[in-house]
Amino acid sequence: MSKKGILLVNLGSPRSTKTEDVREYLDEFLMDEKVIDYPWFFRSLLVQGIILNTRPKKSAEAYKTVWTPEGSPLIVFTQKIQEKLQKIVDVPVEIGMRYAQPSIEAGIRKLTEQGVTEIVLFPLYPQYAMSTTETVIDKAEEVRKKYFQDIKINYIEPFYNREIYIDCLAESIREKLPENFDALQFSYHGVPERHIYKTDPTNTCNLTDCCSRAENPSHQFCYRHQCFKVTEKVIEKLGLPKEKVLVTFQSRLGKDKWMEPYTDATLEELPKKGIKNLAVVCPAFVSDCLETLEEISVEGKEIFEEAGGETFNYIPCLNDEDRWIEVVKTLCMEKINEFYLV
Ligand SMILES: C=CC1=C(C)c2cc3[nH]c(cc4nc(cc5[nH]c(cc1n2)c(C)c5CCC(=O)O)C(CCC(=O)O)=C4C)c(C)c3C=C
Ligand SMILES: [Fe+2]
Ligand SMILES: [Fe+2]
Repeated sequence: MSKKGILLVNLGSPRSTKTEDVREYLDEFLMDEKVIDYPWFFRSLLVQGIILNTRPKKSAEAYKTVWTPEGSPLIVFTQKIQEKLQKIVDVPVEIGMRYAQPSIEAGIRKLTEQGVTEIVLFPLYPQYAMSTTETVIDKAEEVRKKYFQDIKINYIEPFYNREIYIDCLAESIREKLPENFDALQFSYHGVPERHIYKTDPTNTCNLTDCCSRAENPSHQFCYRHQCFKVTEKVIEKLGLPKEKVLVTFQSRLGKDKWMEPYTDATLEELPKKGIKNLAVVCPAFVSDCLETLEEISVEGKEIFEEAGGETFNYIPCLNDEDRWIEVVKTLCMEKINEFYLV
């Protein structure tokens, strides 16, 4: 008899805020060929020869400002989702991180120790990207082939266009929006433009008009389109005029051309354009993490205020909100039921 289980997968964080732990984490993360997609020699030169000399210390300082007594916010929120989900589903639920601990391998092992043979694996990323969704699947398949050849894994697809998710996100934003604001900024994690071209099986995305077209065969693998789609659907639900909304991309690293406009540069320009009261939301993340709690709510706020901004409202991620747990449950149960169809 087969037994089902759920594995929730998120990006992962360093073991602690010590510089050496941050270095170890960044080494694993940035040496992933789907994150920094250079040939191994050049990737190693850039990551191990340059980035790892200076970044770990700087990142460790940043992590210290967001770390909680229980650990990294990203991991703590993922654990909370697991705990809440476990209370409302009757199959085992475990978590695994793409980088560092607890690993995907450890998560699968915990499930198999409970007798699970069919796993629904949920990459907790609303939009598809080579550096997120794809690398999670690669890792899980590598682990499955190496240690767990007898188990089956069903992967939950990016859910950026699912009505239940959009409703949930829109409601969450609505509750947290201040009464008066001049603009709502959607700041998504950026990726190098090259990643988008590389994963477009149709070779039709030109990173301009096509990403916002209603139909285009490239959309299934176009991170930029999927960010625009979330924004469009959420503002429609909120009844906000397009003129009050901006989309920007944050967290760029290195000298490559990343998707524009950049969040930090935009935050600096907005007050000069008369936008003094701003709300910011980050829908590439379902859980608050370093990139939201430090880069946006602290650094971003500083940039905006130093440029003349007056109020900066960061809108937290879905984290462990009950309505989000219900969405996670629905998406997982749909996939579990697919096992019965084959
Ligand atoms: C080439 C580098 C990077 C790509 C591409 C990238 C894509 C990407 N990342 C996330 C989600 C998260 N990234 C986080 C941290 C983080 N990201 C990068 C680099 C790339 N990300 C670095 C170097 C770091 C580490 C921190 C730092 O030194 O600045 C996190 C937070 C992790 C945490 O512990 O809190 C998340 C989450 C997405 C969604 C994405 C592509 C769409
Ligand atoms: Fe990142
Ligand atoms: Fe596109």
